[in-house]
Formats: sequence, structure tokens, C-alpha cells
Amino acid sequence: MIGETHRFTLRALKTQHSLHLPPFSSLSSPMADPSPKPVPLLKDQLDIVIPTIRNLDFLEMWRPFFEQYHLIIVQDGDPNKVISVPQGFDYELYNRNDINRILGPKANCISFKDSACRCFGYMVSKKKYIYTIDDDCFVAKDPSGKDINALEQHIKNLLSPATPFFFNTLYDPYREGADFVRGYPFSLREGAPTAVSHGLWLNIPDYDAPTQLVKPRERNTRYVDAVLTIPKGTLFPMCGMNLAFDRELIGPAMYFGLMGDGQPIGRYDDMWAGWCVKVICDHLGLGVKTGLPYIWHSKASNPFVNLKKEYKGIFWQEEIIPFFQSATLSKECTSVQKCYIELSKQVKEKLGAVDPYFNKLADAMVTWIEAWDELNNTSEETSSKQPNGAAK
Ligand SMILES: O=c1ccn([C@@H]2O[C@H](COP(=O)(O)OP(=O)(O)O[C@H]3OC[C@H](O)[C@H](O)[C@H]3O)[C@@H](O)[C@H]2O)c(=O)[nH]1
Ligand SMILES: [Mn+2]
Repeated sequence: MIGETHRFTLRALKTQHSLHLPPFSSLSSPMADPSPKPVPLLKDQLDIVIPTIRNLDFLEMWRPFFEQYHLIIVQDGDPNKVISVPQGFDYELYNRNDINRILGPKANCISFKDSACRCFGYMVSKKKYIYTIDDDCFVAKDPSGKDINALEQHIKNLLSPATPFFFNTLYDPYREGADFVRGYPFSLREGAPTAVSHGLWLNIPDYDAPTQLVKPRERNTRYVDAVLTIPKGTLFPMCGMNLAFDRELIGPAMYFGLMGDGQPIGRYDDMWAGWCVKVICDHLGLGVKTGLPYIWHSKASNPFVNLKKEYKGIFWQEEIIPFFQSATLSKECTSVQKCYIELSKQVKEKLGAVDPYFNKLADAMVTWIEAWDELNNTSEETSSKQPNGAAK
């Protein structure tokens, strides 16, 4: 309402720019709250990043869990379209014009017309943690019928150690009611810092197009009450639908690649990021977890459209996976940025022969790091900062 102040966070980015401010009517204005709620975990240390091409009514269902967190909305597609955000949320919104204005020529590393654009939100955030969720993902219920606070579970996953070096057969040993089992080396029970928490989905599973075509009516109804650390040396297919990570530990590696408009491939954005992230986490001694929490994925995208986007990836990945499985990083790679630049060189060297696209992608990986360091003033730290933040 006129005169009502609204908590709109204007971010002091390296290059001042006028954010795409939707008309005042669609801006947030928190309702006065007579009974203040308990401060949620990591309230001021976590941003929620949402890539979108549609109005964000889905947030209504998440309001009890998200309303006290800051949102970074990355609007894809037509920048002239106004995205409406429900009242009461504190957010900043970036469309393509903002991305181009902030990054200049480096904006060409951010995909257009693909959910891969979400990684711009990781770059502009100034928080230690990120949670990213798709706008067709809703609150799921656990077997007792209770609404699942996915964000709370991700935070628990990130704040407790991981066990990448030795598999605990009773799953997450740090969870209430569990522990390390007999034979688990005591020297390894401190665990490793958790860099990534990969959540899952009830209802529409994240299947590739061929599987979707063969099993159009398959729904995931199985709730598995477990969180697992993905062992060191093992890759995994990372889905960006319900994903959280420690931005200070692994953020610069969370580049979602060149997808969508003008690119020969799509729907491999999160996969590419996940393979790079896992190789770097293994090198730096960081953990990646998968399992709880579940969200309810409501919309199956068109399998024929998906097949067109994915089909090159389906045969390319038979070469990409062996590349990542055999990728090694030198001991000089002591920061995420250094690991990432080293990996980009190997991508160009070893995947360039698969298709010229990988030369372009390798260059974009470098541009991404340059843009990340420029926006986050981390280039001078890149040479000395250890992933855990301690200077050399
Ligand atoms: O051009 C686009 C299309 C979509 N988005 C936003 O991205 C989110 C995912 O979109 P959608 O739910 O329609 O696609 P899915 O096939 O279910 O997504 C999965 O596969 C592709 C990606 O890997 C994605 O992460 C997976 O979840 C949604 O928020 C759309 O609004 C976009 O920004 N640009
Ligand atoms: Mn979806």
C-alpha cells in the first residue's frame, strides 16, 4: 500500500545497476506480525534461488518455511514480462537485461531460455548458503502426513559432516538415533565438511526423456527415510530441482554451463555442474549428500521437447563420464577457482574432440570464474584462500 515500507534488499553489487523493479503493486510488503516467529536456522546466511518463466504463486505453499528468507529470483525468457511474487516475501529479481547490465560481455556465459540461468543467482548472492528450487516443486508430505520443511532438512544436511572416505552402512551416522557401525575407523569419524545437499522428489521423478516416453505414467511414491554421502570417487546425476550447497566451500564450481537458446544441448545444466562439483569436492576433501528432503514435483515437462534438448547429451555423456571419472587435479589446485580453471583446460583438451561445443563450454567456464571473482572480489583470494576460508 502507498507509504508502506517494504523490505526490499538493494544489493551493493560491484557495478551499481537499477534492478528490474516490478511495478510497486507486485513488490513485497511483509504483513505486520503480532506474534513474531522463532528465527529460522541460517536466516541471514542463506539465499533461496529460483529460476522462473512464470508467476511465483507456488511460494504460497512454501510461505511457512520460506517467508523469513531472502529470495533471489532469476527471471528467464522475455525480460519485459512482469513476474508476480506473492506479498510478504523479501526478494531481489534479475531478468536478462539485469544480467547483461551487471556482467557486460561476460553475460554470454549465463544461459538463456534454460533453467541453467539460475547459477547467476548463486553468483550475485552474498550469503554462505544457497538453496535452489524449481517453481513447480511443492511441499511434500512424509509418511506420517506431516508437511516436509525441505529447507530445514537441507540445512541439517549441510551443517553436519559427510562421510565420503568410508561408507557407513547405517546411513547418516550424525542423525538422531544412528551412529557409526562396528568396524568404522575412529580416525574417520570426524567426517568431512558437507558442501552439497541433494534432495529428491515425490510424484514426477527427474527422468530423462527416453525414460519419460517409455513410462509416461510412472510416479515416485516411495519415501526413503535416508541421507547418504556419495563416496569419494563416485559421480552422481545432480538435479537442480531441490538442491542446497555451501557457497563458500563450492560455489564457484556450481556453474550450470551453456544450455538453451543457441546451444546444441539442454537439460544437462545441473548434470554438468554436478560432475565438476563432485570431482572438485573429492579433490578438496568435501562431502556430497543425497536423499532427504523430498519435495513434490508437480509438472512433467514435455518428453518430446526434452528429447530434442537431451539427445546429443545422451550419447555425449558416454564420453563425458569417463572424462570426469579419470580427471585428476594437481596439488597446486588449492581453491575451488583453481580447480575449476584446471578442469576447464582438461575439458578443452580432452572433450574438444568430441564436439566443438566443449571448446566453447571450456571458455565459458573461465568466463564464469572471472565474473564470479569480479563480482565477489575473490580474485586476490583465489591464489591463497583454502576452501575452508583459512588463508595459506
Ligand atoms: O526456459 C526455461 C524453462 C524453465 N525454467 C524454469 O526452470 C525450472 C524447471 O523448469 P520445468 O519444471 O519446466 O522443467 P523440468 O524438466 O521439470 O526441470 C528439470 O529438468 C531441467 C533442469 O535440469 C531442471 O533443473 C530440472 O528441474 C522452473 O522453475 C522453470 O520456471 C527457466 O528458467 N527457463
Ligand atoms: Mn519441473
